Parts: sequence; structure tokens; C-alpha cells
Amino acid sequence: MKGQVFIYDTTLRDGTQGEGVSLSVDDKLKIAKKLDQLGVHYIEGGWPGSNPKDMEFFLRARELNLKHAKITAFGSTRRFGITADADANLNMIIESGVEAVAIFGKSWDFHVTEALGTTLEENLNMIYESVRFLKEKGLEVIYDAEHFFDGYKHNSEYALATLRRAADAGADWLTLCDTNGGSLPHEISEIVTRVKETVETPVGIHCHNDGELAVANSLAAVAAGATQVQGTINGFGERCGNANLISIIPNLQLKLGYACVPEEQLKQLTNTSRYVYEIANIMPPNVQPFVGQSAFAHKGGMHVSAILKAAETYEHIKPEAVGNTRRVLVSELSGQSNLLFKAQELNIDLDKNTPEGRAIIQQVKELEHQGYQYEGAEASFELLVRKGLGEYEEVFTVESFKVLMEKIGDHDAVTEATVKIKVNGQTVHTVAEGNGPVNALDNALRKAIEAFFPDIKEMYLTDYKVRVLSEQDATASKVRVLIESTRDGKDSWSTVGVSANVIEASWEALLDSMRYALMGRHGEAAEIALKETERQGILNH
Ligand SMILES: CC(=O)SCCNC(=O)CCNC(=O)[C@H](O)C(C)(C)COP(=O)(O)OP(=O)(O)OC[C@H]1O[C@@H](n2cnc3c(N)ncnc32)[C@H](O)[C@@H]1OP(=O)(O)O
Ligand SMILES: CC(=O)C(=O)O
Repeated sequence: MKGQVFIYDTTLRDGTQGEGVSLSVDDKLKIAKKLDQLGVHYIEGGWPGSNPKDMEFFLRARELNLKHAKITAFGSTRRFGITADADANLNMIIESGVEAVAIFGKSWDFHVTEALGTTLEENLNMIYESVRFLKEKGLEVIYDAEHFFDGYKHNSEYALATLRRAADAGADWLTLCDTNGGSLPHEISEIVTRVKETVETPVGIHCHNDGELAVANSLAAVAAGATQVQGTINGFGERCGNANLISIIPNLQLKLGYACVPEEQLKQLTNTSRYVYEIANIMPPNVQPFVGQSAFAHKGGMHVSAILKAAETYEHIKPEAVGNTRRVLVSELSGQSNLLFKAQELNIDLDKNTPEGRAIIQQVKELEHQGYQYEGAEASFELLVRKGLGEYEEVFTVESFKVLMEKIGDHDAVTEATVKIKVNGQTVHTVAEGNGPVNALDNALRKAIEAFFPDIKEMYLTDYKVRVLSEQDATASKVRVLIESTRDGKDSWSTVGVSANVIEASWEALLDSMRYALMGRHGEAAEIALKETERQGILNH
């Protein structure tokens, strides 16, 4: 191990400066707990002088009993022309009751004269007096040198002088900020090296992602001697975001050999990332490195063949090291190996290069050519494999279905579906209404099946997606429908249907969804059908 790098999370402060990210106090408290479980060292909760919500967070965070992390407040140096003890923002930091604080000050001479509108000397006094004030109150002080890299490039002497003043006042950390996010890794490396030669106080790094280099820049800073990294979960933050701790932590720990979070807790990384997306109500991108759904998803037949022999042939780390899982996708790009892997996952006995296996792969390729897509429809794929291996018995067969829609004047349209299915030789005919054709068909099909399998009531659709396959054919084109269903809201299964008619494609996906839910219950159907025949007999008597 090369030594400890302290992880400073600012998801709850700089993260919420990102467009579309807004967290309630309860959300912030939940995320703080999760971050503590991950093992970060500092959690910047907000800016007490900014709004009552942030102040409430600090007051309630005292009850969190965190095991590892220090709750940290954020603020700026004092306003110019007043004393630090008269500055409302600095006083609110003290009131918030935190043990650590990050205050930002200006490093770039241009910012001092243009944005602050004061003299270079007064800015140095603002830095010194603010840090001193907070140190005298017993706080750990992280001095965030805003625009440090841009400032250094314009006037290195002044930028370094601001750091010296913070250090002289007793700052515990000097965190160099690439506030505008435009620096390149070699610049960060050179400038951090120069700072390390100039000051003895430990150095941190805070990067923004405007040039898509925030992670690379943070790693370059650590290589040059920074021992604290600031960033956010999933890279949330102002403009294009902050440095993404979800990528920085495993890169530092697994690739570069630094200690960041305890090894066991690194396995919380995927879960933490998804938890924060969930609370922020943002869809996680599948392709997010380390933690995305696709981060360890193998599609090409050649890749799958190799990972079955040795996973590291196509994986840069072990997925389980960051709490993620390996996946194999089945598609027209599959070979026998993809099928073999999926069969193992489904507990299906299948050897490589059997005639059945080859036929199933051929069928997948043919169906994908027609527009089906199995990588997002694993339940339809399992049905296809079991049918191909002769392991599937139909619980019901469809005789016909019909959909009627009527709209009279300004009244709401009424949709009615009729379904005729056969269960173990017995015909069941049902009619149901719905708020659209798919809903009416779903209701009619359930009504028919519920008589035999009452527990089907618990199953419901959670997602329905339609994709036009050949846009040039406009309304005559084929569509692909993907349906996701669940019973308990946790485990779900996806099915696919394809047709030039959207209702038929939906019907096909619906049928697969019901078939998957009832798979293996053929014998049960026979018994229930018999009871139903007896019941009907008694009723008709
Ligand atoms: C790089 C960063 O991410 S810094 C963090 C940015 N985050 C935020 O701004 C979110 C929270 N901010 C807020 O709630 C508000 O901006 C507040 C409460 C802090 C201040 O609000 P207001 O008093 O209305 O001021 P306003 O936001 O309009 O302007 C900021 C003021 O701070 C001054 N200022 C900026 N940086 C500093 C600094 N390092 N030290 C002291 N003063 C500063 C500006 O010069 C400006 O002063 P002026 O009004 O005399 O021109
Ligand atoms: C302090 C801070 O958030 C920045 O300079 O980007």
C-alpha cells in the first residue's frame, strides 16, 4: 500500500449544485448514513449560511452517530471590509455545531478584482482572518483554494501567496480547486508538485468535469502528492459535474495501491452509487464504469468464450471487488458460449456444441434479424431455450383475441378486449375493459387465467416500451414491445414481442410474461381444470 488518501464527499453540497439534483433534509441524512457505511472520511453536508434546509441538516446530523465520517460544513471567507467575527456566514458555521469546515477563498487575482471587487491585499487578509477565526473556535479547517489552477497560470506568485496565508493561519488542509474544470492532467501534475515544494500543509484536490478529465486530474494530483480527494457520488455537480468518487476510489485503491476505504466496504460501491441515484430520482446510466449494469456485461461471442476460460481476459477488475456482477447478454452476436453461460445461470443442463444448442443459437439469430431483442428480454429467452430443449409444457394455449375501441363525441374512449384460451382441454372465454388496448387485453387474459391460478392477481406490469424498428416505413413499420413484470416489486422479468401491429406485439410480450410466471405449473393446471369442469358441471346442473 502506498498510503492513505482521505476521501472528502461533497455530494450533499456541490452535488446539489448540479442541474436536476435536489435533496430534502431526509434525503441528505439517508445519503450521509450510506456514505459513512462506504467509509468516506468527510461528508460536506451543505452551507449553513445559504438556506434553512442546510442548517436543519447539520442540527439533525448530530443524531446520526456516524462511525467513520466527519460531517463538514461549507462556506466562504468573510465579506470584505468587515471583521471575521462580524461575518454572518462564518458565525452560522459555528452555530451548525460541526467539527470540520471547508471555506473557499479566491486564488485568482482577476477574480479578486472582478468578482469580489476588492484589493489583492484585502483578499489575503480575508483568507488569513477567516481561517484564524475558525481555528480559534476549535474547528478542523479545510481551505478550498477556488480557481487555484487558473489563478496559478495567470499569477503564480499571488496564487501561492494565498495558500501561504491560509497555512500561516493554521489551515489543516489546502485543497486546490480546478473550479472551471478546464485543466489537463499534466498541468495539474506540475502545479501540485510546485505547491508541495512550497507549503508543508497537506494538500487536497477538488476537480470539476468540464473537460471530462475530473477523474484523471484527481488521480494526477494524488500521484503528485495530494492526500485528500474531493468529489461526489456519480459525479453530480455544478455544470458538467464534479470528480466522480465512484471511479476515483477504485482507481486509487485497486489500480494505484492507495488506501481509501476499507477493502470490505469497497464492495458497497455499486450499491452506494445506485442508492444515491434512487434518492435523487435519476436513472443510473448503464455504461457507468465500475458500477453500471453494463460495466461487466459481455455480449460478443468471442468475449464470452474467453471469459468462460478466464474472466480477466475481458475484465479490468473483478466485478465483485466493487459489488457489481458479471452478466452475459444473448443476441445475434452470440456464440455457443453465451448460451452455455446463460444455461448455467438458469440451472439448465446444456453441453457445448449439441445439436439443440446450435439450433437455439440459430433461432436467436433468426429472430433478432426479424426484430426481436433478447438481451433486454431474459424471460422470453428462457422460454425459448426451454422450448428448444423440450423442457417446456404450455400451461394454456390461445385460440383467439379481439380488441374493440369506441369513442363517442367528447366521451372518453372505451376499449374492450375478448380473449379465448384453452387450459387443459377446457375453453375459457373472457371479456374485459381497459384504459387502452394493452390494458384491456391484460385484464381479459388475467380474468381467463385467474380462475385456474388465483395468485396471478399479484403479478403486475412495471414497464412497457415500444420501439419502431424501421422508421422509413412510418406507421406501417414493425415495432418491438418490451414488457417488464413483477410479483413482489423486487424480482422482475422482461419479455418481448414483435409485429407490424403494435397490439399484436404487445399481446405476444404479454403472453410470454404470463407463460414465464406460470412456467412449471402445467400439472397444477390439469388438476385445477378438472376441478373447474366439476364446478361448472355442478353450476349447470
Ligand atoms: C465554487 C463554488 O462552488 S462556491 C459555492 C457556490 N455555491 C453557492 O453559491 C450556493 C449557495 N449560495 C447561496 O445561498 C448564496 O449565494 C449566499 C447566501 C451564500 C450569498 O447570497 P447573497 O448574499 O445574496 O450574495 P450573492 O449570491 O448574490 O453573491 C455572492 C457574494 O459573495 C461574494 N463572494 C464570492 N466569493 C467570496 C469569497 N470567497 N469570500 C467572500 N465573499 C465572496 C461575492 O463577491 C458576492 O458579493 P456581492 O454581493 O457584494 O457582489
Ligand atoms: C470550492 C469549489 O466548490 C470549487 O472551487 O469548485
